[in-house]
Amino acid sequence: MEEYITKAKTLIESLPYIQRFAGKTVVIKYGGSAMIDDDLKLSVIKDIVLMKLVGLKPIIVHGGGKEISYWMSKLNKQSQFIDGFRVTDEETMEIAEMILSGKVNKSLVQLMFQQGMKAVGISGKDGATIKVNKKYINGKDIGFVGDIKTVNTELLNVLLESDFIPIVAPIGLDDNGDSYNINADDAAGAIASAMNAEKLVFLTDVEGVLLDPYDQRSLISEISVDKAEELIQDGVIAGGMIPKIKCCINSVKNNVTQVHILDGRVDHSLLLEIFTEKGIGTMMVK
Ligand SMILES: Nc1ncnc2c1ncn2[C@@H]1O[C@H](COP(=O)(O)OP(=O)(O)O)[C@@H](O)[C@H]1O
Ligand SMILES: CC(=O)N[C@@H](CCC(=O)OP(=O)(O)O)C(=O)O
Repeated sequence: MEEYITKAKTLIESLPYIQRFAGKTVVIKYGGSAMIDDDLKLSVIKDIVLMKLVGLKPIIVHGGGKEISYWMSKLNKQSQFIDGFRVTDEETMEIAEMILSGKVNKSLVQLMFQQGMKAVGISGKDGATIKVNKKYINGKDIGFVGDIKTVNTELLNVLLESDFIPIVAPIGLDDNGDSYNINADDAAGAIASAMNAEKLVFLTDVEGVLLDPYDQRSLISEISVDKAEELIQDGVIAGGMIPKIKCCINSVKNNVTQVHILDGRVDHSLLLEIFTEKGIGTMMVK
């Protein structure tokens, strides 16, 4: 009996959150281990199904960096990253597009279908949703890597209005119509801002932002824009966490109300974050 009461309490605890978020857009950046482990993958999909069924409007923006690196190594190509961005020559661009817009994107659409949901997989190319300029890092050419210039929300809105769950691969177009590889964190951040999302959640492979990357207990639960910029300067925030944090900063500055970095290795971390009082991971505040 006790067990049932606890379950009922948990359900009731979610009520104010369901009321608060009903009809609101939530952007989920889906990447890291939660994309590779099949059980975790299904658990994330189920969390998003629940969000949709109780009236939220989820948009998934996915990564797939590990999967691209895996296929590159099969083709005897080395992966090279600068500040968390993949150096993308023409061949790498082809591989990235096949993996992101094809394999990863459609496997997520398929999983949604198996859960009885209507999902549409697009890349930033579809409907010219994501337009880019070529990105340079400290003046250095890193190939076909896009800096997002504009997000056209038309197609995303059409999909949401027709009750589809949009699933977006981080590939964009420049003015000439050439393809560009975009860091998925950048794509999620730009889409959240353009859609005036209520919430932006990054699912990743760490507990959140850590003061000491080797010590889980050093998790920072709440971080301000100023503090985050300081930690990047000091080198505490490094590698793949840099684009993530920069996106968080831009998003809170662009009025995305809540921005979180969560541990995608924890079963149902998304559900816990959205529907319970437990604040897990790192929240970015202005
Ligand atoms: N201060 C920090 N706190 C947490 N992670 C950090 C920090 N600095 C660097 N990192 C690294 O950033 C990684 C997350 O970025 P990334 O691997 O690109 O994630 P994803 O694949 O989910 O986009 C962590 O696994 C960690 O190795
Ligand atoms: C330019 C750039 O770095 N693009 C990324 C796109 C995928 C991605 O961002 O995947 P995760 O979020 O899983 O790391 C890449 O090629 O790896």
